[in-house]
Amino acid sequence: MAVTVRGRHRAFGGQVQYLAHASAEIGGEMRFAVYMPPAAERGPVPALFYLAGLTCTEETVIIKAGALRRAAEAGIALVAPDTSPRDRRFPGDDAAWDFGQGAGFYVDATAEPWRDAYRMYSYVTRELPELVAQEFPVDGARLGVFGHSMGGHGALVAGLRNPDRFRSVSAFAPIAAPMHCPWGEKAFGNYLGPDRAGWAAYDATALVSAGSRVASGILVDQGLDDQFLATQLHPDRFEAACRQAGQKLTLRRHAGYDHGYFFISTFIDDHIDHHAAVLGR
Ligand SMILES: N[C@@H](CCC(=O)N[C@@H](CS)C(=O)NCC(=O)O)C(=O)O
Repeated sequence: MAVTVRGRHRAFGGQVQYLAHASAEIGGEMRFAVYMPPAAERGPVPALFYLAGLTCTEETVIIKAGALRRAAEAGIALVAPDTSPRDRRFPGDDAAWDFGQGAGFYVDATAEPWRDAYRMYSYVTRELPELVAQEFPVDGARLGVFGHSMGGHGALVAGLRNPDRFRSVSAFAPIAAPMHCPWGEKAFGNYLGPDRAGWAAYDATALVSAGSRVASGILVDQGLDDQFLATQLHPDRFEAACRQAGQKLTLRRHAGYDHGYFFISTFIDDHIDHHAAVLGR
């Protein structure tokens, strides 16, 4: 088997597995988690990829989001990759929490030295979906993608650029215009180099303006007490681009909620239902 099982846990009649495999894109070991619902015992199920935010790992959504009960009820698998290479190391990759380890930003790096391993875009849009469809009872034609913050950015970009692969898309507090915020400028400047023309392929707002579309519509939830809202996230820019381009978007703003997993766990069922409604057909 191409995948090593590091842990297995029964949950809501299904099973959480913590896994590792040798990634060709990353050139080293990558870790990911899978939740298979009870329905997977009877045949292939749709799968929902969750891309986590800065400092997170493949365990975060499984432990903190409260997603498993609804995934079990909906008969939908969850797949959660780690947020960066860990096996391959580079000088300075642990100097900051918003770049390097735990902060792969779901791009294929083109700048030295990161280009050798930081290929998270290809990893989450191609290698991991293909591996999961091969190794688990997952219907590779019924995949969705969602995520949080850096992973919300990753989910929007993965969905907008790969409509044939990911049929449903949603995000919690995404970095919605990364070319225009400090996190994005730092990550893209280092992973992609100073030429901003190359950044637009990884900016959800720029992609919508340039014609990319998610046919099933996009769901975004945003807390209004999010400590990163004013400086980093820019949902208003994404909303304006979607309105101008005719991209269907449901952007819900929630008074009092911050950036963390209490916010995510409050609305996670709505996201799973959004994906199940598209992927169940
Ligand atoms: N370490 C940062 C916070 C990083 C952060 O908030 N990360 C978000 C994603 S962008 C997260 O989900 N953290 C993990 C958690 O809340 O469990 C800080 O000190 O301000």
